Amino acid sequence: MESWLKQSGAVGLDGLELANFPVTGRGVKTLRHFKKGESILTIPSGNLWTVEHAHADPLLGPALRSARPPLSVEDTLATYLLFVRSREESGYDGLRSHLATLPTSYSSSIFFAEDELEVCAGSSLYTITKQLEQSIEDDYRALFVRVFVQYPGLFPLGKFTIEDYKWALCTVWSRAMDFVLPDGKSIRLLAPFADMLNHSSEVKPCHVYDVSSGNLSVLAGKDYEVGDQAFIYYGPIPNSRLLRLYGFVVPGNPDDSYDLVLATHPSAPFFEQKYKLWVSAGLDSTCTISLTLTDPLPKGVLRYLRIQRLDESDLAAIALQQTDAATEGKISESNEVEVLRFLVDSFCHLLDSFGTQLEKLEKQLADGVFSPGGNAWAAAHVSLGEQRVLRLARKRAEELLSAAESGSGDVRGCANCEKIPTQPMLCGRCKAVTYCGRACQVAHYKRHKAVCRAV
Ligand SMILES: C[S@@+](CC[C@H](N)C(=O)[O-])C[C@H]1O[C@@H](n2cnc3c(N)ncnc32)[C@H](O)[C@@H]1O
Repeated sequence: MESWLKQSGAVGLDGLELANFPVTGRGVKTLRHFKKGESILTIPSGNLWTVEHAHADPLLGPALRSARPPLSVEDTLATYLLFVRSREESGYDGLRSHLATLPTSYSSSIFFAEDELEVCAGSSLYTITKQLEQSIEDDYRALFVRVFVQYPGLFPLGKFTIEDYKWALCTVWSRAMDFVLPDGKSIRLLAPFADMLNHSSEVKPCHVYDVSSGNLSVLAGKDYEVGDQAFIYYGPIPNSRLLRLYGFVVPGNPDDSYDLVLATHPSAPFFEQKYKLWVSAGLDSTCTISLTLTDPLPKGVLRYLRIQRLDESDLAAIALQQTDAATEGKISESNEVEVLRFLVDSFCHLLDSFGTQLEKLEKQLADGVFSPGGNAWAAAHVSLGEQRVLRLARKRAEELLSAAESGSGDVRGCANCEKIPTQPMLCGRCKAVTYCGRACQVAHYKRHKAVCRAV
């Protein structure tokens, strides 16, 4: 692979080599010193796996382009990988030399045994992995009908089985890079050799796609000494997603999150009025809001639920005021209490539905019940991460609820970001609202000034 890349004009391969490292497994070792920001590797456009190149292939291109409806980016790249893997002519030698370096199996959660997946029962990973089993089968069947059987000469079925398809999908999930282009479109590509770089959050984004040349370059994300492992940053990805797409987890991942789905059936009372309010609040009737360790109860959740729980009198009051009350703070005492009670109950319910509770998992991990790095161990970390986020969210909702129930809702929560301030700061003039700091007070001033004057 390296000689094919060098012949095509790749730069930097003499300063790097593949090597095995503890924890991350195979990765890229530096053979010389690199300063942060210095370019360490460039893979030319011609060596990349892209949708454009798949479509330009004289044999594969017509088959891909004729598919109706058109194939997704993921399916196009997966088909391209399997197609090249199945060819024997020399025109594909370069790409095939890349394929020869790829893992033959993956540790994505889609390959977990039932008892391994059971360790994270209750987590979003558990649900999504179960759903994926079905949707991968459906996608494979669709690809089979739309492409494979249409061109039996190009796609010998023995080399395009569902197991091959899963392997190709996991190759794309764990090795493809995504870039947003200046025109707002995005590109997904696989870059031979650059796909050997493992992830570290110590280096922030340091791989770039040059639109004019179409080349992929990697910069040193930090200073490297000879023999260090070079990394790239895959992004702020929670363990649930890391395990599903990449087959690994980062213990104690600071990017762990829980995707809360909020939905309302169109037959709910006053749906149309509420729908307009959701839209004016930048929401929709179905929203997925990410709860994170740093912001376990984002504003959007309360905004959504306040609108969802509006009764006739709240709606009449909002219509009269003609204000943006529904998109901003509290609507009424009763609405606020109802929303927060519902939230606390929901978080309790979500937490109860985890197969193994947080403390027990922590103990099992400490006692070495799961072999480190194994599937069950990774699943345990996913469950821990999501339960930690949900517990923080429940705590915050409980604090807001007790403040609302004692009639001191405004005193406890920051009027701007709605978080509970660690060092509350009152508005110096009206003394009626609380902020968590100067920045929130300034941000809230425009909305607060009329009320403040009135007070
Ligand atoms: C883009 S590839 C990197 C090269 C890969 N290690 C190989 O040998 O082919 C991504 C895969 O590397 C592994 N990986 C990357 N970063 C990791 C990390 N920080 N810890 C553990 N495994 C990691 C995972 O298996 C992931 O799916």
